[in-house]
Amino acid sequence: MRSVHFFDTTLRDGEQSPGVNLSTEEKVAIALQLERLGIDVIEAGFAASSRGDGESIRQVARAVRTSTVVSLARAVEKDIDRAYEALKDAESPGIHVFLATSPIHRKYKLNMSRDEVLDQAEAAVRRARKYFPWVEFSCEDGGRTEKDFLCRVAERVIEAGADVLNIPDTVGYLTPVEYGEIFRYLKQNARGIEKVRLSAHCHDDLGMATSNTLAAVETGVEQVEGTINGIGERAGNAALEEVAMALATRESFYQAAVNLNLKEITKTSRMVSKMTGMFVPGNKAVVGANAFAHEAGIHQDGMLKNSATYEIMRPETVGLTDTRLVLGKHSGRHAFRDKLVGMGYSFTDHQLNELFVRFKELTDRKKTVEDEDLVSLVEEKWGEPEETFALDSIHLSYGNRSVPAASLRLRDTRNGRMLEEAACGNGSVDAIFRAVDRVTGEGMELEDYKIVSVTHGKDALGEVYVQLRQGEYTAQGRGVSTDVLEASARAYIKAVNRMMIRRDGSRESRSSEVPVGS
Ligand SMILES: CC(=O)SCCNC(=O)CCNC(=O)[C@H](O)C(C)(C)COP(=O)(O)OP(=O)(O)OC[C@H]1O[C@@H](n2cnc3c(N)ncnc32)[C@H](O)[C@@H]1OP(=O)(O)O
Ligand SMILES: CC(C)C(=O)C(=O)O
Ligand SMILES: [Mg+2]
Repeated sequence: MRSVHFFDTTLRDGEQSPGVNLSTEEKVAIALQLERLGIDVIEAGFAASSRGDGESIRQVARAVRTSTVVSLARAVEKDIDRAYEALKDAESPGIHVFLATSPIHRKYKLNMSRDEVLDQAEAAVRRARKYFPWVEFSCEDGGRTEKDFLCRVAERVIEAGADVLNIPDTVGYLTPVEYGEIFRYLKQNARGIEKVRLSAHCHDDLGMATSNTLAAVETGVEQVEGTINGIGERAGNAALEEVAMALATRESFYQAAVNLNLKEITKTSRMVSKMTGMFVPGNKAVVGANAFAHEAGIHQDGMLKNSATYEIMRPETVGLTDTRLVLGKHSGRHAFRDKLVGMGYSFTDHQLNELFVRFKELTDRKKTVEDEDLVSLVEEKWGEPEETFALDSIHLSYGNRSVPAASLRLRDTRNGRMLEEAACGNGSVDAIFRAVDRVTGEGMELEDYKIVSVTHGKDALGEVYVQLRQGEYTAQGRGVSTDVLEASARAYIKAVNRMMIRRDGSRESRSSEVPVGS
């Protein structure tokens, strides 16, 4: 089976996204990750664009070992020379020379005749050939170029020594059928076309970049260009992770092998998102947070019975650990039971039905249901476990030049005695937690701590969630107050009370119908 080569331009076309400006260190880090992903050609920048970009290309080329590193260059001597300066010490250097060929660009942008374009393209490739072992030529706005003229350009640059001929749909205008047709036409009508590797470069202005790229592969094109997460000029480029997963998932249809380390996809996407500040929408194919999440009850039921019912790719393939069954408004009993059992609860069918009714009521008020909501749901249904310790009062001392201290008074409900203790900490919350540990005599390990604002405004209610561990036991607690420090104390004390019940069992007769907690 033939292989498809991957040309990544995240560091050049991707960086053309408005607002994105990558430092040399960031470019090197992304390039090394692209190399781990198995990208064949990394376009590291446009050397003539600035001294800084030239330096970034030089550093990327020094760091990268296996991928070919290229610079973009206009079809002018100065740009080609600058690219050579940046890449002359590279392990595997290349150059990507471009010149627009469409009538609109020739007339309004370049002010050049067809013959002038042909001559300049040929001269540029000849010069590039002298310096570089790998030369790609792109017919900018090739998608809107007369097909017969594209053939003439192709013949001239092939004659001059180009290794790769790229036909970009620069403005994302074409449909998949039209784009595929260009490559078929070239293959039938351009002399010497079999000597070059053909390449597809698509933009997403009409949301067709991935489809157009795949249409090109169907015609036999051997190289695809694009960016991670589809970032790039205007609406962006073809998203390489989408192209790769489409080819891999539908290999028998495309009859083309993808030699990428697909497991690196998620990591690469997250790194690019973080470094460019371009967030990936939740519903983005392959790398969106919801790409492998299932919310609807009927889907979740199918997934639990056999994941092939609703999953065409396994999350592990792209480096994710698991599929997510998200509990929400549309979930059903199968997923609900599966989740609670996973959290260590067990119950009868009757209990499950009762809980499920309360769960559905909750989902009418809350978009997604977190683990702590489920803990509350189960424990509220069968009554909050009796408190061993109840908060009576809290006093805090804080100054930006002093160590924060907390003093607490708790009531021990077993004998009604008031217990008082104080502690210092690394911050007020830490001081509070230490003081609680002293009063209760319990040693707890804080596993998770979250503050969420429940309402808005200066007097917003703050909700604190803590998860504690004591040996093999875990317990969660929630506290709500207009003061997050008081909410923290309440959450922690609640978790301590629950932990004691989980560990020691109930003080009084806990009913046998109470589900067994984790
Ligand atoms: C489709 C694409 O993505 S193409 C890549 C686009 N990327 C970029 O433009 C980012 C980097 N660009 C830059 O830093 C700057 O544009 C530079 C340094 C390259 C050039 O800056 P300037 O010299 O000030 O020119 P400016 O960008 O304003 O205009 C472009 C000039 O190049 C010419 N030009 C455009 N494309 C090409 C080409 N492929 N080959 C030769 N000349 C070209 C234009 O006709 C124009 O020439 P003119 O000054 O004679 O009218
Ligand atoms: C430089 C070229 C290949 C380009 O990015 C485009 O035409 O979209
Ligand atoms: Mg482009």
